[in-house]
Amino acid sequence: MTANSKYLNELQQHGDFLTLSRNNEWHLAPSVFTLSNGTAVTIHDTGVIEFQPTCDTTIDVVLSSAIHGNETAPIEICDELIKRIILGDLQLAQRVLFIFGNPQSINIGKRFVEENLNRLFNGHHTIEGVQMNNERTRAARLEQYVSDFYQRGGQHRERCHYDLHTAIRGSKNDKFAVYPFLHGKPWKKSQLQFLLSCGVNTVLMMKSPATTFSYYSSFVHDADSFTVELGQVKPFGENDMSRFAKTKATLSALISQKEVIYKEFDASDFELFAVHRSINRTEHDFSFPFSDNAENFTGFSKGDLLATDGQTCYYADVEGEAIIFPNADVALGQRALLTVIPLQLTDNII
Ligand SMILES: O=C(O)CCC(=O)N[C@@H](CCC(=O)O)C(=O)O
Ligand SMILES: [Zn+2]
Repeated sequence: MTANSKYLNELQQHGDFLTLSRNNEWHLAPSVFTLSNGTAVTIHDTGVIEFQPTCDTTIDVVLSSAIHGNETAPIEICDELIKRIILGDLQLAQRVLFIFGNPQSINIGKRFVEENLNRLFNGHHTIEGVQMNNERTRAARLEQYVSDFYQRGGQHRERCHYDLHTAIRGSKNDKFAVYPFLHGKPWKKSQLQFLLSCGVNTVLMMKSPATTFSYYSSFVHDADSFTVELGQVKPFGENDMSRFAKTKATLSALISQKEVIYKEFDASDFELFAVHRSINRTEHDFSFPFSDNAENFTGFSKGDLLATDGQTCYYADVEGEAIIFPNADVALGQRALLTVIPLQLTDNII
């Protein structure tokens, strides 16, 4: 038995694509097999597995996790879905591509190995004069896998991509999503209804392009795409999985049903925020005046100090300006803080 057929046998018996990916940190030879219910399974690479059921489908779904390796709850959710599909417990009604973004960073229990993968999409992996590394190569490949997946599905189908994360800090609004900048296109109520069903009632509307995975699939492939933050980072084994029951049930319904009926849209179900500004770290000497325990969505009074970057002080310029993803430890030139302000729904939503 070749090594290839041995791992395929094991995968078909146990459905454990996560372990297979972790055992092959940066590369796994492609292979295909068919489940007893007819679903075609294609392993494109380590961490990248596609399922194509035999029935007619309408939505091409990408579910990614481990873009940051220490964000374990989303990895556990996707691991469970993949196992249920391979073992025949979950019959698919839609095409699905699962991605574990950075298997080596899962193994070392860190956000990334050399470089933050979620700052390398939309072409930022390949820059003249900048040395490639494993994460840059991986970002380029992941873009290609997503691109090929949507292309094989064809035009004029629904495309969605939920890039699942957990936040470093606790959050006043425990689960929230980032809606990438849509360049003037309208936001979609149906997507907010889906998020609500996942237990996510808080959404941040970005107002500029980004180098994130979700912005890439939204901008390049016109997918309904979100970064979804499902709570706070915890090591494997320490997640209270009951907190993700709604997310799991909704994702499971999305991929296994022809159509899912969500609660009717009601703006009062949501807390929406507009991103007010993004503060980058440009100096080694960068700090926040608040403690490491300050939660995402903590609001500040107009005039309060928000961050100090070398000689530059940033003050809240709007009453209630709230902090998201403060991280003084990012590489120079990268985003160290987003701030948000409440958003009233306009008519730019369909
Ligand atoms: O908690 C944090 O500081 C980071 C959590 C995280 O990984 N968030 C994503 C958000 C991506 C986006 O803006 O769409 C990230 O920082 O990459
Ligand atoms: Zn993350």
